[in-house]
Amino acid sequence: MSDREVARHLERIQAIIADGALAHDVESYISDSWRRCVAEHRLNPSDCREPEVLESALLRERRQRHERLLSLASDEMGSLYQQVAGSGHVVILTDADGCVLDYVGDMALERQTGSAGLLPGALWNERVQGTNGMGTCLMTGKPVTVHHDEHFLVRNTVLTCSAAPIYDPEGDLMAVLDVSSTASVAQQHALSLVGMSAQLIENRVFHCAYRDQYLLHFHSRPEFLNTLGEGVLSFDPAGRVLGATRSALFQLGVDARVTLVGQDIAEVFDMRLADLIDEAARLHHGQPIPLRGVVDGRRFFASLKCPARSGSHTGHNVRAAKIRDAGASELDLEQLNFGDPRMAQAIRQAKKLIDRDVSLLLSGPTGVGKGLFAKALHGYSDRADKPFVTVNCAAIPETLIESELFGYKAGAFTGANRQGSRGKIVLANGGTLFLDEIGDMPLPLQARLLRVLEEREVVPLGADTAIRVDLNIISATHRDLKTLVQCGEFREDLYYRLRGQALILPPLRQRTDKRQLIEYILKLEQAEDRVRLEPEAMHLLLAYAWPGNIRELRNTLRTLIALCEDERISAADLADEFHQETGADDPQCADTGVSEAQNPLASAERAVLLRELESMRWNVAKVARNFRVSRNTLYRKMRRYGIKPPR
Ligand SMILES: Nc1ncnc2c1ncn2[C@@H]1O[C@H](COP(=O)(O)OP(=O)(O)OP(=O)(O)O)[C@@H](O)[C@H]1O
Repeated sequence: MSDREVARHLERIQAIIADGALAHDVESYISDSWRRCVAEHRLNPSDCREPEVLESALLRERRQRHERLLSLASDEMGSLYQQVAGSGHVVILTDADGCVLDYVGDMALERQTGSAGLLPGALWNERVQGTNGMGTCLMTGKPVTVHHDEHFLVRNTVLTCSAAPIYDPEGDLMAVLDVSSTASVAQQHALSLVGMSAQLIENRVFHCAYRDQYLLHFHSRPEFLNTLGEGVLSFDPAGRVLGATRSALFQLGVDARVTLVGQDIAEVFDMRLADLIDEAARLHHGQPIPLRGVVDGRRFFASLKCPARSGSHTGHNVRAAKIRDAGASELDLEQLNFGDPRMAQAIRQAKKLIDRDVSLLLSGPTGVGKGLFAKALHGYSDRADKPFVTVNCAAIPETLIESELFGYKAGAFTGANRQGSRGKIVLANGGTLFLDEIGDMPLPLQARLLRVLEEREVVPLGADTAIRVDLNIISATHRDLKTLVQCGEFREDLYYRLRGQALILPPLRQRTDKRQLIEYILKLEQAEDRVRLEPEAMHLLLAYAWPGNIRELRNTLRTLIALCEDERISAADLADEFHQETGADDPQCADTGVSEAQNPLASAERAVLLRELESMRWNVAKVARNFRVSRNTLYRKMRRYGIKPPR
């Protein structure tokens, strides 16, 4: 800001604070916040002190405290970032004090925003940073957007922030999800996207908190079960309500959680718990249970999820009552197929082999749903009520993979946890170990993994006795493992050990059930089933090459829904790449991401990446560390931009 602009900024704030009549110039949450900044926080708009940042030990301690939230939010943050990426944004998660716990950054923007204080450990509550997206969202408990000169402190006016609250299962504000960018970048739909992502994270936290309890998913219309709009109630084996999601309160027309918590489920719906359980077992899998609200007799449709341990207690088959999680994170195997013959074959084979001690290798390009498939397969298997443990071989730094997988004994090395660690293989004992991005497993560890698979025992680091394990192994890769074997980058013996049977998931552009999938995901991404695709828009979506597959499809539809103003998505609403010759059937075109190359921001990112990779002599792990992204993400970007290491 120039001196003149600064002076004008100060004058405007003073005028609006002094004269309530002028306050219509800005939203009331902005003028209220400015008042707090002056009267309560005693801040000066031109204060240019460095932002407060916690020391690394304190930040580590906070991150540990919020470990579960961080792991539940990480996918959603990545996904949100992909939707706003390319236009210079960072996605940030803060705790209830406004401390930045995690962020996914736009490489080109990182330096600029870093200087604005958008760093892990930085405090963004209003007391320290004045009016800003995260701090003002924490104060109001509501989603807010704060545009550049709506920030109180001059030094923050370079930013535009959209932030939404995340509430814990007790209804207390636990975190804020925020998208920030430099002010010149338009962010019209960011608030809707942030709001939806925050809601998804909140739902995940709820499910995680009550995973050992009964969960009743319900909506007044059956097709909205398993979408963001469904309500979820958790209750104990006596039928007493323990918790309710925000959508549940909305669906039931209840203002506060306390009204519901402690009530018997039969006081909320016209059915006792025992009858609900019988009904879930009696109905055909996937068929919703019809219910009525006790207070107003409104009709609802529901599905019941029983705690894993309840199988013997209630005497009914838990698998029959298993339902899908909102956001498709726990789809049933059959729900992954909408008629495509290759998907149908993969599902058929997987079902036959999963309980036969055959290792399955899922292959297919990024975003086709390998992770979802593995999880659904575990849910189908005899081990469904045992752990499903994912190891992302590309996302764990090489130095940590060994302890992460095999665990370590107490005091095995300096810096190790005092109690030792069990390692993911032991954690998966009895259940399924999912080795994602197995093609990125470092060679020395491949030998150790092979030994575990052959001998079915693990020796944790620093220990001398082995622990016996019994598990199903599913691995996945987007890389051609056979070629890696030929280049000496992957052990042949491990390849054959993991590939008991290879299951190939087709790229989206080749699926024959694309239309059904698009329609399904359009519903999945809406709280209300209002938004429709016009035929021409559907035609363009069907013709597009989808280099990012279902992940890209979900992100695209989510963005279109958020932007949609009249409940119809027309061809004109689609971005330029959908109107170009897509070469949908030309795999070459899809794999190199031709449309990316025409986007100036994408080509700038490509150039930055290439320069960094060259200067680091193509050490992908190092470059990923420098950019604070996972190797997985970096590989994805390289593939998207057609960047290949020199031979
Ligand atoms: N059938 C489906 N219905 C709804 N969403 C789906 C479906 N299949 C995949 N998705 C969504 O697409 C995204 C990508 O899925 P997933 O992570 O399983 O793909 P992947 O092939 O493992 O990708 P990568 O190789 O990049 O890890 C996720 O958000 C997932 O929820």
